[in-house]
Amino acid sequence: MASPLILINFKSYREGAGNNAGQIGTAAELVMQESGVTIGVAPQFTELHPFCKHYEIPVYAQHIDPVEGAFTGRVPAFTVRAAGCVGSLINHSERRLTIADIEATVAAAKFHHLESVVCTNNAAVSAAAAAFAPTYVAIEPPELIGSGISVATANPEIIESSVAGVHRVNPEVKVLCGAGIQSGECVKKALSLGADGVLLASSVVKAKDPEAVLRDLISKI
Ligand SMILES: O=C(CO)COP(=O)(O)O
Repeated sequence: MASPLILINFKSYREGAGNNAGQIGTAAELVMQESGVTIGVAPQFTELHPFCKHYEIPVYAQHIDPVEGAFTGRVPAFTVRAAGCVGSLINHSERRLTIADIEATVAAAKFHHLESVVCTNNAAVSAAAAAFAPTYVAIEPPELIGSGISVATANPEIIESSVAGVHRVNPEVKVLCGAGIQSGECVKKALSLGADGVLLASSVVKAKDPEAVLRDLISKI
């Protein structure tokens, strides 16, 4: 079985910038090399190229736009690909898109050979997103994001119903879950519910010792 994906979203946290970002990148690379578990990162936009150059870990953008040409202040998919990224989050709860934009953005990601991680807020939206055949659907109940309460224990049903709904539409699409993920126990539970990995932020990005948290996260896989 392929390694599960542990994907760390740096969001716009101050702790996700500068030296702290580097500390997280170094820790992710070390723990991935030692454990063989895939640890991806989604740093802030200005860090994408340096991260891709310095670390042997999969790097994702937090958002891409399906545009090219005379558009100012956007993030074209091809720029992210040229920076060395492997993929992008799409439709994060803090960066919502219309359904038409999600479709166009997944298509742009595919065109530029980027993985697409479409975030969703419930099982119905998870199944709808699967119709666009992204690489991953990532179910994250918004009310649990940043709460420190794990989706795997607070709402296991939403993971199971998302996995079932996504696979009914397209069995090739992998499913991540996120919101409040903070320990190896959460990751183990998420995988046992059918997820292919987890998407998380605050427990690693805001940690005093991100390496220790990463080690704990992969400890029960
Ligand atoms: O939104 C998230 C990851 O994209 C989840 O955030 P937390 O891990 O901080 O709950």
